[in-house]
Amino acid sequence: MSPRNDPRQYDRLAAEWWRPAGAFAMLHWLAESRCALVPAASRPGAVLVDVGCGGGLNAPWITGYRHVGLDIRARNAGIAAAHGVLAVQGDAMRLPLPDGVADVVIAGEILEHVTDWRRAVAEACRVLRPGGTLIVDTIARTALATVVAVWIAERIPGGPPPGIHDPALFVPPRELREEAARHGVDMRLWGLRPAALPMLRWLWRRRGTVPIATTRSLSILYAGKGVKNA
Ligand SMILES: C[S@@+](CC[C@H](N)C(=O)[O-])C[C@H]1O[C@@H](n2cnc3c(N)ncnc32)[C@H](O)[C@@H]1O
Repeated sequence: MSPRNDPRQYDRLAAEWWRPAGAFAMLHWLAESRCALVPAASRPGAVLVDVGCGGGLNAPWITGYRHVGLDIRARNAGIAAAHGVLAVQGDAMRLPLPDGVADVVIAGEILEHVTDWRRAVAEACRVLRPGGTLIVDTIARTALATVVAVWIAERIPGGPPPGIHDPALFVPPRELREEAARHGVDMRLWGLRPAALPMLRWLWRRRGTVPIATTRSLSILYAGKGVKNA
């Protein structure tokens, strides 16, 4: 395991998950924008698998699905469970789920934290049913992303905890698209960025929420969505 990106760090950050202006503030903003990509559930009992669910920040935005969460840290799974997610401890690279069980798989800000993102993508695609939807957001493997997500963001007081990211684990967008396609999911990718003025206001006042805007650049933060071939 890399000395950066040690998932045990999350245990001492447990109280941060649900603090809107805490270390995971941006994850709150991203949760709202990613969950807007979730299609309406097409059947009663439809299953949404939330890989690397953390403290369950997607939960308020998910309706109509059985929201199943997995996280490598039992403590995170426990926090997610307390917020209504059917959460268990589990590894994104070896999902303890049968093939084709999920109508939707979300992998939000997790691929850049696993030691083998290709395996995590393969697993996400394996548990997705044909016609099911994969939704991903992650950090690009570029020098610019290292500057922004590590050198700058991790130094902002109240920002992501120092050492939480390892740039060597960041995910090249084109390779992500190719890997998903190999497993039957054709993805469309787009860039994400916090809206500039609300972000400046937030840095000043530490209150409210910052909308996540889209951009054509895939050089820092990006998202993707695709449907698994029947
Ligand atoms: C940046 S947080 C994102 C949490 C959540 N997806 C969100 O957006 O709020 C990354 C999460 O991935 C989890 N994680 C790291 N490695 C993992 C692995 N191999 N399998 C499952 N979860 C993992 C961490 O414990 C942490 O909760």
